[in-house]
Amino acid sequence: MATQVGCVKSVFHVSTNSQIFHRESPLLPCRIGYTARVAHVPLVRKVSSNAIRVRCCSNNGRKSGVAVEKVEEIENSYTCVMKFGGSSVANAVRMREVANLILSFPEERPIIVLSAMGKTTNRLLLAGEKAVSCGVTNADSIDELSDIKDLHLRTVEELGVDRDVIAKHLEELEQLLKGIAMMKELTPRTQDYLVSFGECMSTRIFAAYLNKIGVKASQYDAFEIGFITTDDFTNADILEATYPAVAKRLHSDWVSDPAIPVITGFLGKARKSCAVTTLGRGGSDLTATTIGKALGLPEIQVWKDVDGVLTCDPNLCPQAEPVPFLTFDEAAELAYFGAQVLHPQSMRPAREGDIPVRVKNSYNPKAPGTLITKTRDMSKALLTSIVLKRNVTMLDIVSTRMLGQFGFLAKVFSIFEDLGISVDVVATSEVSISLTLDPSKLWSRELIQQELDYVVEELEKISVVNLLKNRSIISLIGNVQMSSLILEKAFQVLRTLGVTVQMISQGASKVNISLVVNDNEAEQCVRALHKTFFECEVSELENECISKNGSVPALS
Ligand SMILES: Nc1ncnc2c1ncn2[C@@H]1O[C@H](COP(=O)(O)OP(=O)(O)O)[C@@H](O)[C@H]1O
Ligand SMILES: N[C@@H](CC(=O)OP(=O)(O)O)C(=O)O
Repeated sequence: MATQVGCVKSVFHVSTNSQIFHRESPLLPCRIGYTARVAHVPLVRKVSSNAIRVRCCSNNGRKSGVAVEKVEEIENSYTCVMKFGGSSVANAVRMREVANLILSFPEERPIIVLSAMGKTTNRLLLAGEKAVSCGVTNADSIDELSDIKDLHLRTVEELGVDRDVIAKHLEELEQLLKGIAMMKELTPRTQDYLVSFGECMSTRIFAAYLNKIGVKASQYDAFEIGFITTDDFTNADILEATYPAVAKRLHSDWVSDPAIPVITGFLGKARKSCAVTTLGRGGSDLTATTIGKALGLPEIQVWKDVDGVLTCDPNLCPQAEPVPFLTFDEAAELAYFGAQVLHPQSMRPAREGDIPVRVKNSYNPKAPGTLITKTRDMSKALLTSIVLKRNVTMLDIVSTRMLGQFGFLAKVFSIFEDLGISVDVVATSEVSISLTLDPSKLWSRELIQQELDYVVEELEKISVVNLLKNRSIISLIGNVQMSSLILEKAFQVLRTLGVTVQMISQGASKVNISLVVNDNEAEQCVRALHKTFFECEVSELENECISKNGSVPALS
């Protein structure tokens, strides 16, 4: 029998002969306190008292529907995820303020994700590097280890929680540094284990403090509750199995014993080796959005030390202003092209789950922050933000015409694929390609030259290669429908500065125009561009152009 289900976004019809494939667990905690048991086990997205949204396929591959067997009320579940970064929980005072902030939203039942306190991750990395060469007897007196111990012990003392919550971790950390000193090496796997101490300790302290002030909280290590990743230490990817596992664990714990979960950001468990992994620097944002998607929460909040996503890095342009609204695509592009404020992969789960992300300032909670959603009104938008990625390597590759044009492109990109190197910006002509390499892949200093030499050697078999170091990518994130106006204004600025643009790319991304310039000119360019786009009045002509949404004014 065909069943019609009223959905949040659309209506699905199920016919008797459509086969629905199993996508995820049949039982998932849902948006506002309901559980759906679904007859054909599709992916349940969100449920309200009278509506359900599901994703499923019929056997001919087209979207079909689902028969809902039963929708039953369950006990309260969570309402949002709140992630606090290192700057938000840098010391005891900050932890107290964050606790008060959480309590100032009594209507919320949040899941809390925390980063390591302050600069702890950097200190752990430095301590590990020093341990490699300092000798076993000196490992316990590495400055960074003392700083970490001081900070964490001072914090537990000032918050009045039992130092036992972190005593074992501090002891183990010292042993680990001695081990690294003994082995005289720090593998990526050990490095991930080493930095995990930061998040493991901050969450233990904070959960203990919440309990002390009478707010029931439970600490969780992400690698123990289902965050399954690839084995790519220092930059692991979250695997699909994470979503149902995390949802199931957090949901069932809430049902059996309701408490605010305080979860380590940034960490996971490698699928093959079962070792602790990290998600890349700033990875707690990704932890938060993953939890948001897993539980189908109505909102993901990311609390930082700035009033939201800004029009530029405030360290570069102190006049940078918060951007009130962004799309997932804009935020992802901005993060990918180097804005430190968000982890590059963090928008993916939010986009897939269609869950709004709010970027807020824990130092200034009243500021509205930035709301990131699937779509927004672009009719008045020109430029949203300017992002700078420094120290980029650029390659100019000119075909020696031994291959046809299509063979040439394929061969060039297969070389990068074989070496596992990502390419950021690409511009092509019939016989040449200019591209920039993603510096995050070229992580270890020694490897950079080796890898680059090999790339060049391979490319020189089919082309003439010019390797250009010390370049910067300036990304203009905004309404690419207005690209002519954006480019006109940008090039006026660059011409005034006498800067030559070495590559320009406005590709499939509808939100980003990338310009490549010399490193030593880049900061000056960004400041001047920011001034022109964000600190000057918009001219009448531009206003007219913007309101026409896409028409370009004549050159002045
Ligand atoms: N476009 C931008 N908008 C906001 N902040 C930015 C931007 N570009 C760089 N930043 C920097 O990112 C910082 C916030 O990111 P991060 O340090 O990762 O926060 P947290 O540790 O709180 O998660 C800000 O303090 C700011 O210096
Ligand atoms: N502590 C980790 C993970 C993280 O997300 O930190 P933050 O939220 O402070 O950027 C890092 O420093 O990379």
